[in-house]
Amino acid sequence: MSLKKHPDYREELKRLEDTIEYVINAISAAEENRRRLRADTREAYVDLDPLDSSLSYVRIMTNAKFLDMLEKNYDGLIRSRKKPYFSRIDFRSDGAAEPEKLYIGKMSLSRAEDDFPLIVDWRSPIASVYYDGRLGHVAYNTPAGIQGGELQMKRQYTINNGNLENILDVDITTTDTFLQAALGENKDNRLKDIVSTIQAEQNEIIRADIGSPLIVQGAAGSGKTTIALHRIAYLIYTYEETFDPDNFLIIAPNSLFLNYISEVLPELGVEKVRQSTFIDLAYELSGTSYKLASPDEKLIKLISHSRQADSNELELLRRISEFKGSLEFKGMMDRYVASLEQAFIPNQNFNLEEHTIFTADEIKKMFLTDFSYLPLYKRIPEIKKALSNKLKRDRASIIKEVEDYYDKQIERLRDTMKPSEERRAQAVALMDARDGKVESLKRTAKTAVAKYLSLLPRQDVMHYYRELAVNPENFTEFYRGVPDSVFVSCLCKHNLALLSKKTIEYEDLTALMYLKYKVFAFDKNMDIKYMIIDEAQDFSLFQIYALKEIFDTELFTILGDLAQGIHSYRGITDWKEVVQRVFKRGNCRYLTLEQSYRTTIEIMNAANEIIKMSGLQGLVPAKPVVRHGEKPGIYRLTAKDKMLDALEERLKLLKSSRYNTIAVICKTTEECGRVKKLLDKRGRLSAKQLSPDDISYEGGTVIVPSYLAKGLEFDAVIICAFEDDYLLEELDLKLLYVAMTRALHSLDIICTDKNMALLEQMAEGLMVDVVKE
Ligand SMILES: Nc1ncnc2c1ncn2[C@@H]1O[C@H](COP(=O)(O)OP(=O)(O)OP(=O)(O)O)[C@@H](O)[C@H]1O
Repeated sequence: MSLKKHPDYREELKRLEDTIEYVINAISAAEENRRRLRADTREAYVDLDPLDSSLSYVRIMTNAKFLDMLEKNYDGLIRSRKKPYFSRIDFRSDGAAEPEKLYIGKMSLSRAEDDFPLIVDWRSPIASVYYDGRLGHVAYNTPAGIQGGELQMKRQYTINNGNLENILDVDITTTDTFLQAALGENKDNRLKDIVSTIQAEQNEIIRADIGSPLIVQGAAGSGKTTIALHRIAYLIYTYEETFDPDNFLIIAPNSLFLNYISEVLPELGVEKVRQSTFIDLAYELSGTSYKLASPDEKLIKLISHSRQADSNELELLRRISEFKGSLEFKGMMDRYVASLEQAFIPNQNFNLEEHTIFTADEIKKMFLTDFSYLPLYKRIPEIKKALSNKLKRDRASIIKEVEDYYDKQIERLRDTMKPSEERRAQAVALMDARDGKVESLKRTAKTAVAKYLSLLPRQDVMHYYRELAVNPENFTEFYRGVPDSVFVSCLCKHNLALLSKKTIEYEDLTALMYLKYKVFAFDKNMDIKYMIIDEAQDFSLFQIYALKEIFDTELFTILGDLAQGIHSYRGITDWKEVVQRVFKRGNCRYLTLEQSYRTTIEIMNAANEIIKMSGLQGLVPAKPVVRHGEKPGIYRLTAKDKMLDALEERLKLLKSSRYNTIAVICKTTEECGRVKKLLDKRGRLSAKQLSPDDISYEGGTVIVPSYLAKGLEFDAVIICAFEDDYLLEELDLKLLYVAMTRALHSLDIICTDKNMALLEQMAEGLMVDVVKE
């Protein structure tokens, strides 16, 4: 139906114009308020009385608070001016006579005079029925309990720049045209919000109860990253009183990815949420200055297996990663820290000369019991305080005791000797001895505490880690169970080789962060209350455990896809382990997303076939939303020149069509370099090569290794396998799956017959042989 023929067109147009007018007036009022508050603040500064500044100070602080609130609202108003809402629901609450017409947008706005809701925030409880509810009787959660009612209408609007472009009524038979349109669009270089098309299964995750750690296993393109960001916006809105935005921390795989997601939260009106890569966070918290061996080095070695002669070395590297990511290693560290704790206080009393102020056992008790809630080094100031206080108290009585002792001697002298030169000399000697002793006690008291504390260890985190990680005896002492001595010896040598060069590997970061927390405490308090880990399939159990421990919270949203677990050698192969071993028993919630929104049916079907080939248990194939495109094309060629011709031709075609973002994905960085060099040599097409150091992708054509493309998406993808082989092995299949599922609309593979031999195993008809030579 054309827009103007819609029966409610006039009414809706008027509603939109009225709302926009109200928004514009609200913007002007906010600007006026801002001017007034700023002028008042300037005045308050002028009036600031150096002797009694309390009134002006309160004025300045209050203004700052109002300004802050105003700015937050102001940004939302500016955004709403162009598109105040995207949908409407007509909802009649149980018991009410009439339905309410509620217009849902990215913020809430009520008319000042009568509190009439002009826009209802998408995060408000009632808006949930827009995402969840079919027409008819529905229910939604409110803080006061479940509210039922009748959803009489669901209407969607296309509004651009304040213009009403479409109205669509959603009934039981309508497929989600809005969603189809959103998915069919080309993407630029940043992820976008999806408030108007959130699906019911996604809504459940966004609004899931805050109290339980939430684990989401979601297929490639199922919206995990997007939903994680919407969940944060929802939680901040719903628990405004409990959380500040900077209590949330998002951990993402790399800076490129952080840049890619950087627009979603501001677009949802949320600022100041903390974001970091695990590497940056671990460096900041552990304070180590050791260099990180390239974080992907191990993966690259494993990927390049076909050219690696020594498979034993690869197996060892795999085992080392697995061990360092395990909770067994964490347990070993706990026992190691416990041994440091036991040996921390020397077997020496704290004395003031010959007087014992505290016995060694008493100090040990304080250290091991009274202050046991603190990390070891944080207990030193407490011990210092205790020693100083007791010394201060005892010093006076000790001195008094000494003085009394000598005074008694002198008195006895007087009682037992007649006045004489001899008696006088002895008395003077006693007096001198007394004064000397008192003086000495006073002097010793000044340095006694420092002297005692100097007996305590003073090391840094690297010292302890080194001590633990390079000595095989530690594995006998602290490892529970019988360690494999050959493995332990190789592991210690591996660690020694790294640490001697003042280098660490990715897996050491968790251990260092954990050790720093247990032994020293962190230098700064980040006050993180809620953690969101994206691409969590690449984490180890120890990594998640350590984050939970050090931030002292079970409030987690963990999202990942085991089918994309190219770092699974680090640990997580099954979410059950996280559910059962990391969090409190029975506390975790586990949800899955099977629907994939990114790519076409044709591309998803081909990619699913790759996962089937892996034979990995428990991986559910993704279900694409109904959106068709061309079947992926394969170019099987033998001559390098011809492969390059095909690549150039395909790129030219894709560039001339509507695609904004195109990726040439290779298995390794080396292969990326080769392709880039060949393209540059011909000089007909330019493409930037992305590396792990890149912090942003600005669109256009890029050449990128598969492991770095994880999490990103492109309108068109060309997978190039010029020299690298993809074998029928778990890691290669996962890398290929990741590469294939990055494509939104178009996918091609350019390869030799040999290096993509695994494609022979695919079911017929899923891909098109464009060229076969
Ligand atoms: N409900 C939705 N409406 C519109 N677009 C959606 C919806 N859900 C997801 N998408 C789109 O699907 C694409 C994939 O989303 P996202 O990157 O969040 O998925 P993912 O599960 O994190 O993917 P991967 O694991 O493959 O990296 C994005 O373009 C996103 O905008």
